[in-house]
Amino acid sequence: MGTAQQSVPFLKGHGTENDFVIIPDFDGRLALDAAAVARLCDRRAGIGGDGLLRVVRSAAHPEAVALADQAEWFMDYRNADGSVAEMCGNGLRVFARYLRHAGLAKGRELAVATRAGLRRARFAEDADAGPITVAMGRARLPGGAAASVTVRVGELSWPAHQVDMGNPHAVAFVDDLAQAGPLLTAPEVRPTTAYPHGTNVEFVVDRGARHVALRVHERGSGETRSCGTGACAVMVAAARRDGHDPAADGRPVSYTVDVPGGRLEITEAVDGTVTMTGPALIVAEGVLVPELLAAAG
Ligand SMILES: N[C@@H](CCC[C@H](N)C(=O)O)C(=O)O
Repeated sequence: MGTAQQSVPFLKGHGTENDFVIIPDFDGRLALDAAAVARLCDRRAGIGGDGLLRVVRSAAHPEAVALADQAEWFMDYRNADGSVAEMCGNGLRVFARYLRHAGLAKGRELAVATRAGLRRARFAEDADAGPITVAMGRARLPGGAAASVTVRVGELSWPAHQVDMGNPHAVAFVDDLAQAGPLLTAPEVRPTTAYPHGTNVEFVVDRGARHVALRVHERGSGETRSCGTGACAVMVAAARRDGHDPAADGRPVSYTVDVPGGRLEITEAVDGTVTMTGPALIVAEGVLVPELLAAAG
């Protein structure tokens, strides 16, 4: 262990067990390349996480400076392999919890800049520990409401729905979540042209009326215990399958979405906005040794 030349604080948090390394870097000074992120997210040699949330002032980040007058903070999200993703729903709740924990979010409402645009978080009455509701924007269905792609795992394949929640998803309704197997590698999705930048894949079963459960294989992170954008994509795909379309029906629709790490409540409003409510916890705080950030050698 080397001598700390630079003290870099970190926190660890999760939302329905989708876990994140949180790096406060308010002025965007850290050189956080893909290799450094992968080292930090490594569960044996690093802190461990499904992804990383860098907390940067919007004004200090070129990808967020245009939103600086609407949101003080930019959620710079990275997957565990170091790749950049547009959006992270569980991460957004954890990001909001961090800002509250750090005394940087005072009211009940908070705007956050993300690569997918401006997003809003709302704290419960118990703002320090209660569930957090995040407005996730509108779902886009690039292939229409019908299944437009195919997901394959081994010998099994399913028709799947393309849903964009700022980031890409392929949603397959299956008979049994075990059919997806151990999910140690990414499911095959065809045609590959449907997802030029890769995709997250959700496997979904019904649990009851407007109640589903999922497993997810995340682009850049592997199978995780939860995916917020994935749960929202699943909710919209299930709603359309079940004949609900709030814009056409003139009333919102809500689903309960169970994930391996917990439960999320998701609503699609008449204007198409999808909101997701779920837990977000900070579980640890510490200081990084500089070797984790800088490559050895
Ligand atoms: N776990 C996240 C999604 C993170 C990004 C995803 N792996 C991607 O590459 O698009 C969530 O809670 O939404």
